[in-house]
Amino acid sequence: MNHQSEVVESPDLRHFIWDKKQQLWKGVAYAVMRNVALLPFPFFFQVIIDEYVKTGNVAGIGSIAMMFIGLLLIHYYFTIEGTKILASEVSTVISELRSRVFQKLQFLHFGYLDKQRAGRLLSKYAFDTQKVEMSLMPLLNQMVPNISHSILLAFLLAFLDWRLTLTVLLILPFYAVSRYLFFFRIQRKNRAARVAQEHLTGRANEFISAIRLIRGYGQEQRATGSLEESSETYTRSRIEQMVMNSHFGTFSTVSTNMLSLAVVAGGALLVVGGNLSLGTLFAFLAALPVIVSPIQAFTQISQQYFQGKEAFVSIRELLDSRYVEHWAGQRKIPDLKGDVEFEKVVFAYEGQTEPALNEISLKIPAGQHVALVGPSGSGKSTVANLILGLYNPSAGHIRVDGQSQEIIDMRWLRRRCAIVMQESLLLSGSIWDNLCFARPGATEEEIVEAARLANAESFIMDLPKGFETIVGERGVSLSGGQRQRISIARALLRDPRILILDEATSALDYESERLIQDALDNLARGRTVITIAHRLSTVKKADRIVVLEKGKIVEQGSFDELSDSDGYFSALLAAQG
Ligand SMILES: Nc1ncnc2c1ncn2[C@@H]1O[C@H](COP(=O)(O)OP(=O)(O)OP(=O)(O)O)[C@@H](O)[C@H]1O
Repeated sequence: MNHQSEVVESPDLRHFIWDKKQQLWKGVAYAVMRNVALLPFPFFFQVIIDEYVKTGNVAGIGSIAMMFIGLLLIHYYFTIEGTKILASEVSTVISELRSRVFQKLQFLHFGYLDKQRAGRLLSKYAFDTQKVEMSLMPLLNQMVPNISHSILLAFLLAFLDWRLTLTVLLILPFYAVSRYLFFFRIQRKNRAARVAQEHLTGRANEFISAIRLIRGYGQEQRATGSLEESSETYTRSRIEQMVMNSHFGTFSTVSTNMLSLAVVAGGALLVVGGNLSLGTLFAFLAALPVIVSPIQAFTQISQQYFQGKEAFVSIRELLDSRYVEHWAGQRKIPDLKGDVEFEKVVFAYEGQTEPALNEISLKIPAGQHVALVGPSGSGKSTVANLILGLYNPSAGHIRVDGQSQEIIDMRWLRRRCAIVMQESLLLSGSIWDNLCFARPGATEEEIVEAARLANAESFIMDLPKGFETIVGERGVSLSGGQRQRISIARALLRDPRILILDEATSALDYESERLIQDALDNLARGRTVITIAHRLSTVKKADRIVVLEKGKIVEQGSFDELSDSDGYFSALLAAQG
C-alpha cells in the first residue's frame, strides 16, 4: 500500500521566472540602456583631444559638456529604474520560491523528513533561496548588460582603429584565461575556509547549547580544547585565503596595467608613425577599463552563480520530491465519534529492517481511554503516529469510525485530533495567540474557560500581561508544567474527538503532575484517549492498558486484570513500587 508515490504538483522556478519574463527583460533592457548611454564617452575624448586641444579652438567644448551631462542623466535614470524593476521582480521570484518550499514542507511525507539532517530544511528555506537571489541579481543587472556594453564598445572602436582593436582582442583571451585559472585556486582556498568556518560554528553551537551538560560533567577544558582546535584550523585556512586573495589582487592590478601598457605602447608607435591620432589613443585608453570589466566581474559573479546554482539544485530536490504525503481519501465523517481500529497493522520505518509494529490488532471504542505501555522502542509512539496518518502502514488497515484511513480525508481528520506531548511546543507570540492556534475563531469566554479547565488561568493572570504575555523563543520563560498546561488548554479549545497524550506528565514534579492530571482529566472527558505512559499513576485511570513489546501486543486488560497476571505489566508494577 503506497499512498505517497503520487505527486501533488511540481512547482518549477523556470515557470515563475517565465511568468515574469516580460518584466525581467524590461529590467535587463534598462540595464543595457544605462550602458549604452556611456558608449559615446571614449569618442568624446577623441573629439576633445583631436578637434579642440590640438587646434586650440575650444568653442565647441561647451556642447560636448552638455551632451556629457545629458548622457550621464540618462545613465542615472536607467540605472535606478532598471535596478528597481529587477530588484522587485527577482525579490518576488525568490519570495515565491520560499513560500513554495514552505508549502512543500507541509506535504512532505515524514519518511522523507526523518532522513533530513537537522537544520538542512531551514537552510533550504532561508539561505539557499538567498543564494539564488544573490546569483540572479548580478547576472541580470551586471553580467548581461556589461558584456553587451563591451562587445558594442569594441565594435565601435574597430571603426576608429582596427589595428589597436585587434591588439586588444588578441591580448584579452590570455588576460581572461590567466585570471580564471588563478581564480580556481582562490576558490579552493575559499571553500576550505568556508568548510572550516562551518565546522567551527557547528561545534560552537553544539557546545553552547550543551553548556549545562558540559559544566555538569566538568568537561569545560575538553570542550574549550576541542573548540580551539577547530578555531586554529579556521584561522590557518583564513590566513591562506587572505594571502591567496592578496596574490590575486596584485595579479589583477599587474595584468590590467600590462594590458594598458600594451595598448599605450602599440598606440604610441602608431601615433609616432603618424598612423593614429592622439585623441584615438585616448579613446582606447578610456574604453579599456569598460572592455575588461566583465572579465574582472566574471570571476566574482561566476562564483555567486555557481553557489546559486548549487543552492537551486538543493531547493529543486525538495520541490520535486515525489515523496509527498498523499492520502487520496476525501471522505469526511459527519458526527465523528472517534472509534479507532487497527487490523493486523505492520509498519517499518524507512531503512529499518525490523518492523516497528508487527501485526497489531487493536479496537478502541469511541470515548475509551487506552494506555499504551511497554519498554522503550516497543512501538508506542508509532501507534500514535499511525493514527494521525503521519506514516502509512505497509500492511493491514487502520479505521476510524469503521472507515478506512485510505478513504478518509486525513487532513480533515487531523483537525479533529489533538496531541499533547512531553515537550510542549509554544510558538512565538502571546499566550492568547498560542491558544487561538488551535481554533482561530475562538471567543474570549471559550479561551478563558479552556485555560481554567487546564488549571492554567491562575498562573496566566499572575503574569504581568496576563494572556497577552509573550511566550515562545523570545518570550518569558515558563516552567515545563506551565507550558504543559497551556498546551492542554490549546487541546481543550480544539475539542478533539481523538486525543493523544505522549508521556504528557512524565517530566514533572508531584505538584505540577497533580495540576496537570486534573487538567488532563477535564480534557479527556468524553473523548477517545490514547495515552503513551511510563508512569503507573497515569495509566491507573485508563479503561484499558495495552502492553507492547517489540512491536507486538503482548498483554491487554484493565489495571486490575493486568496487575494480577504474570507479565510485563505486573513486573513494571513491582519495579515502580
Ligand atoms: N523516525 C524514525 N525513523 C526510524 N526508526 C524509528 C523512528 N522512530 C522510531 N523508530 C524506531 O521504531 C521503533 C519503535 O519506536 P517508538 O518510538 O514507536 O517506540 P516507543 O515505544 O514510543 O519508545 P519510547 O518509549 O522510547 O518513546 C524503535 O526501534 C525506534 O528506534
